[in-house]
Amino acid sequence: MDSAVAAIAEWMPAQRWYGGKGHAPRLRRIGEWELPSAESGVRVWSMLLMDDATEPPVLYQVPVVERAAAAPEASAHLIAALDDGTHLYDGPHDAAFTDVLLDLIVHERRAVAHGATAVGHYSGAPDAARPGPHVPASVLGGEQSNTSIIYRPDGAAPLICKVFRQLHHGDNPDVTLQTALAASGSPHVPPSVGDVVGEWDDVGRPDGRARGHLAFAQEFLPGVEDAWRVALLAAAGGRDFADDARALGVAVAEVHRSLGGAFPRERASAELIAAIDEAWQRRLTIGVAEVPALEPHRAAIAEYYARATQGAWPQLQRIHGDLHLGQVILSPERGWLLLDFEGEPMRPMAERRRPDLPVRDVAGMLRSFDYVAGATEIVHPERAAEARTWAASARQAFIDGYIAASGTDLSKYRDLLAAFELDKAVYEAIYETRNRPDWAPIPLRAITQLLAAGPLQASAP
Ligand SMILES: Nc1ncnc2c1ncn2[C@@H]1O[C@H](COP(=O)(O)OP(=O)(O)O)[C@@H](O)[C@H]1O
Ligand SMILES: O=P(O)(O)O[C@H]1O[C@H](CO)[C@@H](O[C@H]2O[C@H](CO)[C@@H](O)[C@H](O)[C@H]2O)[C@H](O)[C@H]1O
Repeated sequence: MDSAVAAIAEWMPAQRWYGGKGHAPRLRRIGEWELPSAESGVRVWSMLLMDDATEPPVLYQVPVVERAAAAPEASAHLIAALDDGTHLYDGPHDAAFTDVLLDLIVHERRAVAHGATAVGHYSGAPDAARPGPHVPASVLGGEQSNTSIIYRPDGAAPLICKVFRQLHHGDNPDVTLQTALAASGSPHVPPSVGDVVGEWDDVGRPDGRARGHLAFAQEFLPGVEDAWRVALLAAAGGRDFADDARALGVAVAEVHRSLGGAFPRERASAELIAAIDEAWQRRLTIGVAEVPALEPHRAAIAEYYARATQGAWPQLQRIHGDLHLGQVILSPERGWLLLDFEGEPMRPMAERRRPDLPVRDVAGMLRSFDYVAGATEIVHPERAAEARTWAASARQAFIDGYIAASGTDLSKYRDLLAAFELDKAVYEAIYETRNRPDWAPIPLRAITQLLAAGPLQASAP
């Protein structure tokens, strides 16, 4: 292993986007792409590193700025000082990287390839003024699976560029779905600006090369908090959320309609139903192995899945795939916008790209209202009853808004909705056990309640 890769392997486990928590990374260099920097003594490149410590192995993108001498002002983002005197910095925090990344996208440039390629595409309005060569940039704070850079060009709307950390062969739905929605005129996603597509060696592919998205840029709406935080404050302060939840139900229905028009729909064939059932079962098996408290519920959950496979199924189509309050924002001027169409990070990418059932998104949001109640209760146990009432009202209003705008009779699909709510809660139980064990009781209690409500009442819309 060369010294840069060894240094990155030591630095990586502390990064939020590193998915192999509990493992020491075992990194293999797959390739890198380089962008010419105007600064002397500076190299800007993005490394593609395979982590073989997890099963399956995961391919990470790690942009770095290599400087011949230390840059004291950037010391907080130093990855390592190497024996040969060069210093490696975390690219998204360094203007040498952020400037050339934006330039790559807005001027549709091609990076210098060292085993991996990168090509920029511009999808913004053709007549829009493109940002200049130096734009103030900063990394979006908070806990994220990817790294997002906010650009604030002088006199123009700010932009956000998400650098994907885990790479996959094939289109990333975050890019394709949002770009298609924006192009169709949907008011429920921020306008797209562009993306970066890469290519790298992959022995598992027929032609030995994989292709996928490396980054995605869109307009950034400043000063708007994600709805998870807004909803938590509303629940804690006893502020009713029903009107906002109803409008959110309408927005989700409209996004489903736009996606249904922009991408092919599919009939729910026996094969597709079997594939979804298999994904439910697979997740349940992982859940029982990782979360012992799920074992007593295994058989009852499996019964719900069996019942759902036999009931009514609507057509399949593209959906958001990981809808929860942390993925939506309410802009005072533009209403509800949906973000982050990448799908559930723990689900294989090939599955996330397939047509799916819109009720998966409905179930995700319903679970999120319950999460607000659960999280409120953890912090303010004395407000438990109010928080539950708050969540029940938000839930009903969201369903009402969704039904009104979609025309879908959700009661026809209540077994399916119940199965997706259970499946999401199982996912959350795994996610929380891995990342925030104190929160595991939130989905575990929901599972008990969904099962206790009985098959037909579990999700009564
Ligand atoms: N276009 C945008 N405008 C305003 N805020 C945004 C925008 N895109 C993302 N955000 C904020 O960044 C957070 C993380 O973005 P997200 O796309 O969910 O990233 P990740 O894939 O890393 O989870 C969102 O919850 C939202 O608060
Ligand atoms: O990183 P992502 O945004 O793709 O989503 C993952 O992390 C989420 C937690 O940040 C997790 O969502 C769960 O917690 C949310 C509040 O923090 C809550 O609104 C969601 O309903 C709940 O599922 C999500 O499941 C996971 O994929």
